[in-house]
Amino acid sequence: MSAKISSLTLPAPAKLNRMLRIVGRRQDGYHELQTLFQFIDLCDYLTFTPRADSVITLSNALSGVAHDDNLIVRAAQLLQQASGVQQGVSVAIEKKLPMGGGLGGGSSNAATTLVGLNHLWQLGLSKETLAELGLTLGADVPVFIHGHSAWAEGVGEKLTPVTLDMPWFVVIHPAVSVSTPAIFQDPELTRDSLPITMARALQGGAPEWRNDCEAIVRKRYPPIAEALDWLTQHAPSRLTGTGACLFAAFDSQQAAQTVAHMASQHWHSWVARGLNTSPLQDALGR
Ligand SMILES: C[C@@](CO)(OP(=O)(O)O)[C@H](O)COP(=O)(O)OP(=O)(O)OC[C@H]1O[C@@H](n2ccc(N)nc2=O)[C@H](O)[C@@H]1O
Ligand SMILES: Nc1ncnc2c1ncn2[C@@H]1O[C@H](COP(=O)(O)OP(=O)(O)O)[C@@H](O)[C@H]1O
Repeated sequence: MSAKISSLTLPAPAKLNRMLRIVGRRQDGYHELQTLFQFIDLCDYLTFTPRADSVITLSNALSGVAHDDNLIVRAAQLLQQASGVQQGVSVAIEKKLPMGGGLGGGSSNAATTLVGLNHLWQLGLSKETLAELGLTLGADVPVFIHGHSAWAEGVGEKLTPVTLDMPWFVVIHPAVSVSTPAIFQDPELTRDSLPITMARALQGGAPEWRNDCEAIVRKRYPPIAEALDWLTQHAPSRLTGTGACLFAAFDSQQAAQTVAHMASQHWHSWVARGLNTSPLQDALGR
């Protein structure tokens, strides 16, 4: 029998949507996307300590998120139900990623919980099974489970691993909260972009590397438009997901730091490296 693990700390990285096209709408209201996901080395950290009883606890609450709505709790409950495991877990969260910022922090927390508890509870479920479970929690969860930069279609769950350049990004968080459902429900949203091939997308550059949510987000949230206009003076800039965060790529860490330093006079900002494998994969050694 393998040894029991005492506790496990794992990263939950952020993602950027390097580009995002909306190519249709399904009957259930969800939108068909084409997007390139890339991880960055900006992470939340989750520490899992197993419990002999079946209780799931969080040692720190997230502001504005009820315990039972927390994606960490929902992911742990889902895994208990799917596997029939009798154990529980205590989870401590070190939150670095802004919530509702388009960096996918909630989805990433859910993915790290599924992957981490599969390991801790020694369930032996495949990544495919974990990704299927994760998709029921959010459209972005599967990419965090598979852990590689990806070309995504469908609602974000049809994933093809790709290798992208690894620039240094300046990421800015204008102090506004964007409602993802409200953006997707906006009648003026561009939702009929022509689908492109993955090969075409990987060539990069304008006009394909745009984000179809940007026009609506700019209109509804002037502070985001202002930040995009500011960052565009330094390098081509885009929203990630439905925002509020936006980013631009730089060739060197120093160039990114120079721009981030200026940005920090107005907004919360970070310098982060683009990655092709998730820090979660690296932490688990596969
Ligand atoms: C748009 C993206 C792109 O990466 O990014 P975010 O800005 O949220 O990070 C995601 O696909 C978001 O994924 P996620 O945040 O997990 O979305 P979900 O919880 O599944 O859905 C939130 C709401 O957004 C709408 N929605 C979401 C995804 C999608 N492909 N079509 C949609 O219409 C639906 O109204 C849904 O009720
Ligand atoms: N563990 C969690 N971390 C972050 N957000 C969470 C979590 N659990 C639930 N949420 C909810 O999910 C929403 C979306 O979070 P997040 O994934 O960070 O943003 P986005 O989808 O814009 O990238 C948050 O506004 C919050 O209400």
